[in-house]
Amino acid sequence: MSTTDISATTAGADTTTAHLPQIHEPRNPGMELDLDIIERQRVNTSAVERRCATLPGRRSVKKDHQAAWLLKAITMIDLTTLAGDDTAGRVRRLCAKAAHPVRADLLNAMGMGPITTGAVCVYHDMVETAVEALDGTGIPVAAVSTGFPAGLSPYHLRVKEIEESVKAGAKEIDIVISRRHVLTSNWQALYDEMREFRETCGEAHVKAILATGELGSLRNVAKASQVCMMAGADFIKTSTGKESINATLPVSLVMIRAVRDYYARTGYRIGYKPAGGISKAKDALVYLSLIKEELGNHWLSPHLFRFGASSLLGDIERQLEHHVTGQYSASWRHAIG
Ligand SMILES: O=C[C@H](O)COP(=O)(O)O
Repeated sequence: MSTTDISATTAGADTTTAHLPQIHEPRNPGMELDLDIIERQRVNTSAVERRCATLPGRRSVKKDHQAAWLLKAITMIDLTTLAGDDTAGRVRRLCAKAAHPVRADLLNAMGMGPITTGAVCVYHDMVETAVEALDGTGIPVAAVSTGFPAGLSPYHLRVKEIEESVKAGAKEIDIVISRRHVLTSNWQALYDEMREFRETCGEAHVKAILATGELGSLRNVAKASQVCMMAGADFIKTSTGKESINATLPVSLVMIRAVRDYYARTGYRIGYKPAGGISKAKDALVYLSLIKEELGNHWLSPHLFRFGASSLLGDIERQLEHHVTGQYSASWRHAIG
């Protein structure tokens, strides 16, 4: 077994801060809805596609640097189970995995101390189980809310669901927006809904799921991103994982640039969460390099970036095992995560 010590790489190259305390940002208070800004949003689709096409084909980070980036990626995963057949047992196993995402012998071989995932993400019904299972780990529970994934349950019940999840101990609430407000350009309705969701969350941080695969155009994605940030979203998130098209690089570029624009205008840093269909370590590396290039190192931290993923961790573990031992394990050995 290799005894490569990548802890120096991770600190020196500033590619990971897995072993450092979390930075706390001032929370986005939101602002008045500014329709001029919304109407000014433009997206040059072919330029976006050209920029994204250059990303996956590039020479990626290799060897120790790649392992460091992958460890960093783990600290930014919202380890997720959102299935109709979720049980308390499955959620407890997922929580145990979130607390110990990489085998201790592999971490030792890389000169790394313990790490955890960014959060565990579940339906409301499983919040209490997850909170109990994660007690003492410092890992927050994120609850998907507001009639996830369609967001079409009666409005008062969507608000109530947030209240219940916060009461059950969720520290992060992933709300879904009403897609129809975007498709009918009813920005005031989207703003009002998001504002109330944010207020109902109280101290819990709110991630706004745009369900970008159902918004019709990249311009709508840009507009909806701005409206949600103006209404106080702490994070903007691409997808529920249940749409027919989930996280993509073009959508990510548009949302990341909306985040950059909002920061330039207000001084508040909003987090970004691509979610749905991200299951390969190499895809995670592409997302991280996009964030680094467009937003800078500051965003490469769990308080500003998360992957919403149910199976990414398993592939990252396989790559790390290969890095340390030179051998790939079968994917069934990493069934959880
Ligand atoms: O928010 C998280 C997504 O639902 C996870 O999607 P996934 O199962 O495709 O990784």
